[in-house]
Amino acid sequence: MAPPAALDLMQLQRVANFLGLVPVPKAPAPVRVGVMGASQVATYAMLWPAKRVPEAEVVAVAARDGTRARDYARQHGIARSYGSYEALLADPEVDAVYVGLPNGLHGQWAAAALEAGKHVLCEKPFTANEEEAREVQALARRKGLLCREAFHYREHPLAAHLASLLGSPAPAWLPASCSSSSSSAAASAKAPGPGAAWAAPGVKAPAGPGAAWAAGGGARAGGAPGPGQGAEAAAAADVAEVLAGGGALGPLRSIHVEVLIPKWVFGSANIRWQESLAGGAGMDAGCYCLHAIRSLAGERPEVVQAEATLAPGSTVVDAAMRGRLRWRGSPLEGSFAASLAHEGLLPASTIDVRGERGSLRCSNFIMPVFGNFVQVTTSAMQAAGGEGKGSPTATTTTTARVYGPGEGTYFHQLSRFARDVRTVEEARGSADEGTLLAASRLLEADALDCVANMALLDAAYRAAGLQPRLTSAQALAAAKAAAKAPAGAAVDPAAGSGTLVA
Ligand SMILES: NC(=O)C1=CN([C@@H]2O[C@H](COP(=O)(O)OP(=O)(O)OC[C@H]3O[C@@H](n4cnc5c(N)ncnc54)[C@H](OP(=O)(O)O)[C@@H]3O)[C@@H](O)[C@H]2O)C=CC1
Ligand SMILES: O=C1OC[C@@H](O)[C@H](O)[C@H]1O
Repeated sequence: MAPPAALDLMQLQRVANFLGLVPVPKAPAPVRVGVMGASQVATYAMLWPAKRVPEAEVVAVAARDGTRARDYARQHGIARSYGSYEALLADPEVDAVYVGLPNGLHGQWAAAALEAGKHVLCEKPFTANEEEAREVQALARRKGLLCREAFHYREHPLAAHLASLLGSPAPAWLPASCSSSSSSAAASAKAPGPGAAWAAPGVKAPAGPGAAWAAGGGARAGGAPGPGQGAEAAAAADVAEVLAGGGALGPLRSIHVEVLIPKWVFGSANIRWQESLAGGAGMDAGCYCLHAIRSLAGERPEVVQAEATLAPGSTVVDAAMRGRLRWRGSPLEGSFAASLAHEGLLPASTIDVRGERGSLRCSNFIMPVFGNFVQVTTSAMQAAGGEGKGSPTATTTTTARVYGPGEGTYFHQLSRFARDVRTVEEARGSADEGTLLAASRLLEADALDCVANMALLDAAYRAAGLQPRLTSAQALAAAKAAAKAPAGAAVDPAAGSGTLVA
């Protein structure tokens, strides 16, 4: 164990890295990123990490107000600024766009960026609903452009560490390895895979279902079908793999994920409370819970039950949501809790897992750069009844902190995004089968993941007695229709009763 002073220095280093205070030189021809929205989230999710990612550079920013865009560009040393998002998209020297806008506008502007030939990194939740996610991803496939949801937490070594402990199957967002024997396929097999950055030093990636994820890409273990090889078969294989229990906890029995934001954090004018911007706790915090559950425990759970607490004065926007999940034909149970009205003082994001041979608790899985712990308690089993069976004899608890090698989630997110944009760009005009396959698998992996998460989120809203969120354009149209409709007529398709639990 390092002495406290050394720990403090390491933590200082991590925070300095997070803030982009120690810039690194740019690689030749970095991916040129344009930022939509002169916002705080763009500062810490894109501008600060870009200072430390050699393969990416923020070259332009757009805001609805040109003066604000200019001020923001000056403050952050960005070369060009625009007073409209359209103008940013018309910039031929922008390769990729970061969409950091309110939820109800994600799909619209991600689609506009794709139409303009730009790759997209879009904030979570990917779109307002599943239907919109399908449309945007179909467009990305047609255009041959990367379109990724910004689930930054998954890029950190902590996520790989958890997956390796649990023996998680390779998640949908991790493309299957390129098995072509062409020269560039062989080269890409030697190069670090999409997830290479995840493998934390000192974290031993075990053999077993989670190994592919933890080891950073590579082949899907156990011969599980990859994306495009039959989603149903893949789902069944995922659950079978988890239950086969290659992980430290043995076969998994339950996974609970919560993301709780204290009520003091977002004032009443915040976008998260606005129906017309696809607000709500499920959208904001629940999307993380569902994504983490899907990634760690296996694809395609179903929502069994959900309940929402509506925001004061709203029949649509949820201040909190909780729900239960199941996987067909499996004893594994899932549950989640998402809140924007948490009574606690500090935000909390926690993963709790129980298996036949132990339990795991992980704190702060969203922002591990600021500190987290992973506590694993396992029981040795009596030999009687066969190996690994019988009653528990001894209990061991280990606690580890997995901060990673000094960079935060957003650094890892931008690094992988830039690398994958390069892969997709290389495939453009290439006749090399391996290069084309690698790019195609990247696009497919993002498409599957985004659509699956939005589908589950929609299902949670329905189970809670609410409707999937509307896009901002749909909400505007619904509001106009409501204004024209005779008194008493029900015209708002997003309205629902919810289940009032508080
Ligand atoms: N990955 C992460 O860690 C985080 C992700 N997020 C996600 O980022 C997105 C933005 O959230 P957040 O930054 O808190 O939101 P903000 O309220 O700060 O809005 C972000 C930007 O949206 C633009 N915008 C465009 N149209 C509107 C509109 N009609 N009303 C309000 N703003 C508008 C504004 O840009 P302009 O400058 O053009 O005016 C604003 O700067 C959300 O989807 C959220 O889920 C948020 C926080 C953390
Ligand atoms: O992405 C996010 O992460 C942190 C939360 O506080 C925030 O609400 C959310 O948008």
